Amino acid sequence: MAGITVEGVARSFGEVEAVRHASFSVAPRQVAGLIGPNGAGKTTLLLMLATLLAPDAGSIRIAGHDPVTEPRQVRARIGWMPDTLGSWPALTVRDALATSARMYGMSREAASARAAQLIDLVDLAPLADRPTRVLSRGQKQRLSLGRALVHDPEVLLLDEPASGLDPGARVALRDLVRRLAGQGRTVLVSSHVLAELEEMADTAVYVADGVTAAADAVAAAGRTARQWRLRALHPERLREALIAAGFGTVAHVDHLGAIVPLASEADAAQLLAHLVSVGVPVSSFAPAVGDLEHVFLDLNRAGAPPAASAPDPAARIDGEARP
Ligand SMILES: Nc1ncnc2c1ncn2[C@@H]1O[C@H](COP(=O)(O)OP(=O)(O)OP(=O)(O)O)[C@@H](O)[C@H]1O
Repeated sequence: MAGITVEGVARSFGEVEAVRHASFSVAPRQVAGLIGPNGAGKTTLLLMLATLLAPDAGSIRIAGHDPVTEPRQVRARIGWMPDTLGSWPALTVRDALATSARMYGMSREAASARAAQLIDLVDLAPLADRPTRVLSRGQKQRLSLGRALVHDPEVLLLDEPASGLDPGARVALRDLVRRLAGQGRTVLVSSHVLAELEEMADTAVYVADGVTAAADAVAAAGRTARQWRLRALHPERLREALIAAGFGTVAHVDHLGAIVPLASEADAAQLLAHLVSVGVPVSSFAPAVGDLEHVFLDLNRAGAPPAASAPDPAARIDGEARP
């Protein structure tokens, strides 16, 4: 079975249960975001997938191979980008990449050609002949990504790849990751910057307290009410129309516009049509948080008191509150 499969995986460090129960799969051509609060177990999970830490229980398959019993096969197939790069400070970027390629068994010529390709791919040409110790954090991230790709791996495990990257480099990273997945690779990428994952990932694995969320919990979290941000050329008219439509108690209005909880896209469409029909010059109407962030916040709310439910715009707009 290609891609990544994880079933019932657990790992403790003494008393600390870093990963208690992880189960998920990622198929080839998919980019999956690995999402969870600090200390949730993401790095521990990635280390187990990368053969660098043995699970206490459960099973893992990477491109059909078991990292515990077949580490060599797994290492030949994964590109691993850790959250901090240990580099050889005295080697140049070019030599660092060529040395990595040599370690994968390439000839001197092939390693040097591969290093040149990777320097272009991760946009490090101006620094190719500088020692890696002079690289900035973002440049080191790019070198780390290049190194992860040296042997053309079919599965990529990227731990916080965008940290330290400037906005231009983040866009380049996103495009590169999408392109690599488009070539048939499987990508698992952890990040705290959900807006960024939103544009990169097809799917997400949510982990909290060492436990991955089940698909039905994720689907249910995705269906809960979310906040929408509305703006109008005349904020006062927007405010009056929301009050008249019965949203006065739930809408939060500030100088940027209004934040309104809505249960579904259908409700959003209905409210927008209503506002336009009563003459509010709406200039912007969009979810205030992306899909991943919405699910993340909702899953993390588990245990907290339930969020105030969104009003039903049909009842408010079509009922007695209709202006
Ligand atoms: N080597 C270790 N020894 C003891 N405890 C550890 C070790 N590695 C991780 N832990 C603990 O396991 C838990 C999970 O850590 P992990 O680094 O996997 O979380 P994470 O989701 O990657 O966090 P972050 O988002 O902050 O990077 C934490 O409570 C951490 O303190």
